[in-house]
Amino acid sequence: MAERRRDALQFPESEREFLEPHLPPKHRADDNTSRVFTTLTFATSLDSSLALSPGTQTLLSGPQSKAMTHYLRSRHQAILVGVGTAIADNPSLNCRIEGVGGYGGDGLEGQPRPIVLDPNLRWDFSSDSKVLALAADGRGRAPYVICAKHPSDLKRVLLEQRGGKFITLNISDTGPSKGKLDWTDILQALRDHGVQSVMVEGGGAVINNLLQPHYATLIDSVIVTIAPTWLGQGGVVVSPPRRCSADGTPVPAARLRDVRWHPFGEDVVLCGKLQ
Ligand SMILES: NC(=O)C1=CN([C@@H]2O[C@H](COP(=O)(O)OP(=O)(O)OC[C@H]3O[C@@H](n4cnc5c(N)ncnc54)[C@H](OP(=O)(O)O)[C@@H]3O)[C@@H](O)[C@H]2O)C=CC1
Ligand SMILES: Nc1nc(O)c(N)c(N[C@@H]2O[C@H](COP(=O)(O)O)[C@@H](O)[C@H]2O)n1
Repeated sequence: MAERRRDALQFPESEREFLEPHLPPKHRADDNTSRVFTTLTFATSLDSSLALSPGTQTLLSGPQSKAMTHYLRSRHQAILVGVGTAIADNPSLNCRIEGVGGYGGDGLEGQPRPIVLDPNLRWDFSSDSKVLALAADGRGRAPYVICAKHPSDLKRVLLEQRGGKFITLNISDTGPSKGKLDWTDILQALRDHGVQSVMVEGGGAVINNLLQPHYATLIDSVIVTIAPTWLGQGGVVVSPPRRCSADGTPVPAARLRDVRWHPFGEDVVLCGKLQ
């Protein structure tokens, strides 16, 4: 067993039971299922904001719900964000629960693969970017960057040296992701690269795109942390495109079923499935 780290997070066994029905099954090496178990998870304010303004990182989760998110990270093989989040947050995208690889555990056991959707190669990462520095330090995996352009050799070599890679897909020319990367293609590419479960963390553009009815069958689980604060107008808001019935009357864009709520400190965590 590797050395215990003081910054490792604790998430009690007693809290794990509540999450279990909403998590991917524990993976087996011989599992040949063709689907990627997909969890949509994020932290929001009472006014549905992820951040105070585009391009800034905002702490919403308290210590207990933050530990819950890190436990979720330990239970998925990958964690996906859009390039807006990669640029704004310089995120770690690793798991810091005590006992996973790099945090008291061996190797990279329990560390998810970071996935960044960056069709236009806007993320100017370097060896100092947190996610790459953690990979070099054995406390996380290097990212897979899903793009639609040819990356420079410099960036490609840097990623590959740390164990990451670029995955190139076509931009969608039809449907609800026209002009963007399409979720069916993204999830198929992850499956082709050995990923059996992914948690989609954000940010706003990614979540609002994924929450469209066209993709409802791709999402297995939704886990949302709600923090007791209003961030105010001008934030990065979760609000998927409006839907209307055949006669033009607005109807809800999406709704959850089989919902369960659980308090974590001052936050509440909501788990459910898309109808
Ligand atoms: N509270 C929380 O839990 C979280 C908060 N955040 C916050 O969210 C903010 C970032 O959100 P936002 O600015 O909306 O950026 P996103 O992280 O959602 O990234 C959006 C970009 O991803 C690319 N992309 C590729 N495919 C798709 C697709 N199918 N749908 C949507 N986007 C796609 C596009 O790049 P291109 O424009 O090049 O085509 C798009 O502009 C930050 O402030 C961050 O702190 C982020 C995650 C979680
Ligand atoms: N669960 C949660 N709560 C918050 O308050 C947040 N701001 C986020 N953001 C997401 O977590 C990433 C940052 O954490 P790491 O540096 O990777 O540990 C950030 O990029 C968002 O994806 N999440």
